Amino acid sequence: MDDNIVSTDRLTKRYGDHPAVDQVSLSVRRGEVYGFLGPNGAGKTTTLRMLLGLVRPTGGTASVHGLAPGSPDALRRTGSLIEGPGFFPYLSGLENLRVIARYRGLGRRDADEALERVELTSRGSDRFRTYSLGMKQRLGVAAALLGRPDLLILDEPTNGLDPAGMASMRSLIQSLSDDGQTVLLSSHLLAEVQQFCHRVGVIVGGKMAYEGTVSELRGSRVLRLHADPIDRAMRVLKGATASGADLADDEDGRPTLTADARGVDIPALIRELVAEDVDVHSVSVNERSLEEVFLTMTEAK
Ligand SMILES: Nc1ncnc2c1ncn2[C@@H]1O[C@H](COP(=O)(O)OP(=O)(O)OP(=O)(O)O)[C@@H](O)[C@H]1O
Repeated sequence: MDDNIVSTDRLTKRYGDHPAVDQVSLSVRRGEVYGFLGPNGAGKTTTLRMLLGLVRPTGGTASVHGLAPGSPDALRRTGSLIEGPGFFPYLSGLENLRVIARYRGLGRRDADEALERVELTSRGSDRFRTYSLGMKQRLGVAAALLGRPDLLILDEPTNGLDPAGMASMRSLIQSLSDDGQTVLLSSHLLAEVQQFCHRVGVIVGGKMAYEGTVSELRGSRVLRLHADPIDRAMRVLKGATASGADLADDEDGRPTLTADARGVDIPALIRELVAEDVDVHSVSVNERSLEEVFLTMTEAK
C-alpha cells in the first residue's frame, strides 16, 4: 500500500509569467505531521489550495489519497482550514459546527465530538464573536475535523495568535498527531513548528528548497569556542577538525570560533588548547536552530 497520503510531482501554478509554485514535488506520509514552511509569498497557500482542488495547476501532478485533488472522494477524506473559516458571529461555537455538520450530512453528535476534541465544550454555547482568535482558530480545526477525515490541511493555523493561543494550538496538533491523525500544515514560524513536525518541506520563491526530517535539515552539530588568544585557538581548532573553522562575533559581540563538531575529540581539543597556553572560556556543541538554517536557505536564494 502506498503510504503517501499526499504526493505531488513538479506541481506548478503560474499567474501570467509569474510562477507562484514552481515544480514542487512533496510527499506527506500517513500518520505524520508535515510542516510546509516558507516565508510570506513563497507559495504555500497556493500549493495547499491546489491540493484541495480550489486552484487548478498549470503544470505537474498531485494526488490526495491516491485520487485527483478536489474529487468528491478526496474531499470527503480531507478536512481543511484555509484562510479563516466562515462562521456566523451571532451563533454559538456549537451552533456553527451543527450548521456545518448538517450541511455535510452529519449529525449533532459529530459536532459535539469535534467541539470536545478541540477542548471548547465549556465555551460551546457562547457566541462566536466573543471568542479569542485562538478559540476561533480551534473552532476552525473542529470544523475541519467533522466527518473524521484521514487528512487535515491547515494553512498557518498559528498565524496571529498570542503565545498562549500558539501553545494551545500546538498542543492540539500534538494530541491529534498522538491519535494518528495525518496533518499537513503551513507556517512561516519555524521555531514553533520544529517542535512537533515529523518532517518538513521548505518552499522559497515557489521552489522546494528542502524536504526531510528536522534533524536532517539542521545538519551537523556545531562546536562553539570562546578562547584567548583567539588566533592561537583558531590554529589548534583547525588542527582538530577535518572541515576547518570559522571566526565571527556571536550575538553578544564576542569573537567566537565555530567548527563542524563531527569527529572532534573535545577533551583532547581542550588539553591541546591548554598545552598551547590558550585560555578556554567556554566550549559548547549545539545543533543549529531551525531558524538559522532557514535564514541561510532563504538568503541563499
Ligand atoms: N490569484 C492570484 N493571482 C496572482 N498572483 C497570485 C495569486 N495568488 C497568489 N499569487 C502570488 O503567488 C505567490 C505565492 O502566494 P501564496 O499566497 O501561495 O504564498 P504563501 O507562501 O502562502 O504566502 P503567505 O504566507 O503570505 O500566505 C505570491 O507572489 C502571490 O502574490
